[in-house]
Amino acid sequence: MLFFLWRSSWIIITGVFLSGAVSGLSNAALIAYINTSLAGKLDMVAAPWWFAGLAVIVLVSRFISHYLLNRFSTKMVRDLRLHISRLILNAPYPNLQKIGKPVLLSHLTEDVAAIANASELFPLLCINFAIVIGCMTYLSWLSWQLASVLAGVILFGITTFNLCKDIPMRSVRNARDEYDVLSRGFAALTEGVRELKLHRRRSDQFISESLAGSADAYRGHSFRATVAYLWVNQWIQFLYYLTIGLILYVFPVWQTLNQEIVSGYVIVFLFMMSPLTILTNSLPAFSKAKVSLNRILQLDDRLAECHSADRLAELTMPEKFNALTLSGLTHNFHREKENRNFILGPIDLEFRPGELVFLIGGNGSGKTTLAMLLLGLYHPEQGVIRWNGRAIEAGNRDAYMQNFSAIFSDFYLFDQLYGVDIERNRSLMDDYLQRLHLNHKVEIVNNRFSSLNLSQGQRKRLALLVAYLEDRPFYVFDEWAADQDPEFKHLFYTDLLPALKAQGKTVLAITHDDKYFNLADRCIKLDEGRITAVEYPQAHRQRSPDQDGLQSADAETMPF
Ligand SMILES: Nc1ncnc2c1ncn2[C@@H]1O[C@H](COP(=O)(O)OP(=O)(O)OP(=O)(O)O)[C@@H](O)[C@H]1O
Repeated sequence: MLFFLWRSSWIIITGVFLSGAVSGLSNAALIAYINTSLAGKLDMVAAPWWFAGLAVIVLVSRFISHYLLNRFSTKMVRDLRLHISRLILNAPYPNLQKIGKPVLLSHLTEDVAAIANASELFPLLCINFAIVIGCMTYLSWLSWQLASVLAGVILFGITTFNLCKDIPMRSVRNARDEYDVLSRGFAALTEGVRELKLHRRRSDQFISESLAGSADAYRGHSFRATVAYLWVNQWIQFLYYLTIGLILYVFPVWQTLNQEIVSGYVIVFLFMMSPLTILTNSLPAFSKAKVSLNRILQLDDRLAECHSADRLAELTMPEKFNALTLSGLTHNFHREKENRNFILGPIDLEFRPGELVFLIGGNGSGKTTLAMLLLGLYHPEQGVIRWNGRAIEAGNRDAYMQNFSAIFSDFYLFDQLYGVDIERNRSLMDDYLQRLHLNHKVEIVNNRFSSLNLSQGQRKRLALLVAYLEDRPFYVFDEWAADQDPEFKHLFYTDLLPALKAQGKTVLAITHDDKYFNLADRCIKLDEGRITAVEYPQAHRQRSPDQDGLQSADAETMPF
């Protein structure tokens, strides 16, 4: 990723370094020039011009350095955000589930912000570092004996800093870890706000035990890091005064020096105080950025590793849909409360174009898990999915997923119609809005829904419109009708689903509406993760698992 940042902005980064170095060195040259002027050693006719020239160089190079760095840091933040977003989009869904939404969000917000923060300090750092180096060079030129005293103190400072730099870093790392816990708390707060508002004791306990706990821990680690850096700062200041003390009072005892050199030394040294303080004050921001960058690199590795094969995939599966087969698919979840696994499968099924299939069964029987496997969002632990006879694996899973349009029970509705040619579909959209009784509620203006302030049922109807426009060969609906009033429920089963079927689309609908089971071509019943029955209501016939040749061994045909 660092390579990626360097590749995209190497010209700006080089410009920042160069202008920062020029600014710092000209600054140091200016102070040296002022010092020499004070000693009265200069030609006073040419001196003002030299002084003005140096001052202009300082100002111009400082402006260029800041300007370039602001361009770099804003571009870097934008690139980082898009880079992480693309990583998230390309990663397998189970990995994202494992990481969790709050943690992903804290990468996009906290980590990127910490890096941006540090990058904004970068021109200051370059300039002040160059000033310090320039001043040191000048001091060495003034007196090599004093320069060796200075070098000794600097070496001592660096050694002591290296010995204890892990102490504040540990606190910065702990604070960042705790921020993930805090983010989970924030997610619970915003998503569970209704439940919290209805229950005073629950919300009090949530704040005092959960949120306050992690807020305190975060504060504690951050405070410890700040205090540790305060000590580092104080130590550096101490060394600074120690050096001045050595030069003024100890060194003359050992060796007599020209008073002019000593006063020049002290003036330049006092001038260096401000750049040194800036350098030491920016240490906490750089440590935070280092920790955040490591976190992003870890995420990069975690996500890049698992989707590298997917990225190579072709985008679409060109041929027309003939058959989708699931053979021996299994998936399992650990049920923590019961301390046992939920096992789905082995599942054997086949779907053909234009089929209307209902997936039914009790709560927790595995319907959604089966739909997620079929969609390619979950990966089977055993068994294989074949699309038109071609086995689906890492290399073509992304292409395979482009054949589906799905409305999940906890669906998300984007306020904009992404990936849809609005002008070509304008009349179709108006027609759907009317059929879904949404034409008085919502308009599509500039590719955007005019409002999403709708009931859950209306939002689901809008999601259906989006699914229609996607025009995919295979549709999956997870309890779509659950939030609809009886009129729309009826419309969905008797009109909308048959219309999709008539267009040759295959539909898998998860449903509990037994009143409409007779409208399906096939009803598949799941119980405890296994297919226990298959019914063909439209054909008015019952086929045994053996006839079908695809049902799992213990599946039996039975009326619902
Ligand atoms: N992400 C998950 N992590 C752990 N267990 C899970 C997860 N998703 C589902 N399960 C478990 O798998 C089992 C099947 O869940 P699934 O959601 O597939 O059932 P379902 O038939 O769709 O139920 P419902 O009708 O209530 O939506 C349940 O025991 C559930 O607790």
